[in-house]
Amino acid sequence: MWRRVASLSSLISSKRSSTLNQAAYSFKFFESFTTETPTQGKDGRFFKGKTPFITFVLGGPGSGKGTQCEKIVENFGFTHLSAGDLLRREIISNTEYGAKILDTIKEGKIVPSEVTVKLIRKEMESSDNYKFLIDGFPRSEENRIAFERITEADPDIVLFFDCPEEEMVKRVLNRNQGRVDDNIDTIRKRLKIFESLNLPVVNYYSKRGKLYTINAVGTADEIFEQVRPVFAAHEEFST
Ligand SMILES: Nc1ncnc2c1ncn2[C@@H]1O[C@H](COP(=O)(O)OP(=O)(O)OP(=O)(O)O)[C@@H](O)[C@H]1O
Ligand SMILES: Nc1ccn([C@@H]2O[C@H](COP(=O)(O)O)[C@@H](O)[C@H]2O)c(=O)n1
Ligand SMILES: [Mg+2]
Repeated sequence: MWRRVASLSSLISSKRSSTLNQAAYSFKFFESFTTETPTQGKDGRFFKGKTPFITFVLGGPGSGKGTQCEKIVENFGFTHLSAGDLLRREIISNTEYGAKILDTIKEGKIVPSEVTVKLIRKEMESSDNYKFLIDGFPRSEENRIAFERITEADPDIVLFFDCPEEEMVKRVLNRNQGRVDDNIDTIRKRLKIFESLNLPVVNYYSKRGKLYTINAVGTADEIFEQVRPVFAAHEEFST
C-alpha cells in the first residue's frame, strides 16, 4: 500500500533511528574523503556581481522537480543545479570519490553534505547568473546546516512538490533514463529517506514562512501554472 505524504509533522517523530543510521554511515563514508576546510567568501558572499537569489526545490523521488525546473529556467532565466546530477557527473568523471557516490546512490542514501555543498558552491561560483534553482537539496538537516555554514547563504524561496507515493513510484519506474536508482528496491529506500530526513527540512522552511507547496498531481503544464505565480511576483525575473 502506498500513501500520500500529507501530514509532515506526524512523520517527523519516527525519523530518529534513520537519522542516526545515516549519520554513522556518513561518518564512515567521509573518512575516505580528503577533509579540506571550506573557504568562505568575503562577507559570506562567494558570488560575482549581484546578491544571489536562491530557490531550493524539494519533493520526493519522481515528484517532478527536474521537469518543473526546466520550465522555470525557460520562463524566468534561472540556472538549474540538480544536486543528483552533480553527483552523477562525479561518478562519470571517475573522480576519487565517484565509486563511493555510486554506492550511496544505489542504496538511496545521502552523500555526505560537505561533498554535495562543495559541488553546488563550485557551480554557483563559476556562474554569471545570480538566480539559482538548487534541485534535490537540502535532502537532510545535515545538508541544510552544511550549506548555511559553507556558503553563509539562505534560500529566498523553497518549493515543495507534494506528490502521492504511488504516483512518484509510477513516474520513476517509467522514467527510462538508465538511472541506477530507478528500480523498485531503491525507490522504496529513497522514499523512506525522504520521509525521515527530507520532510524535517520541508517543515523547517514552512515554519520560517519560506515554503511554497505545489500540488504535484496533474500534467506538467498544469503544475507549472501553480509555480509560475511564485516567480511572476518578482518582476525582475520576467525574461
Ligand atoms: N506532471 C507529470 N505527470 C506525469 N509524468 C511526469 C510529470 N512530471 C514529470 N513526469 C515524468 O516523471 C519522471 C520523473 O520526473 P522528474 O525527473 O522531473 O522528477 P524528479 O523529482 O526530478 O525525480 P528525482 O528526484 O528522482 O530526480 C520523468 O520521466 C518525467 O518525465
Ligand atoms: N542533496 C542530495 C541529492 C541527491 N543525493 C543522492 O543522489 C540521488 C539522486 O538524487 P535525485 O535528486 O537526482 O533524485 C539521491 O537518492 C541520493 O542518493 C544526495 O545524496 N544528496
Ligand atoms: Mg531530478
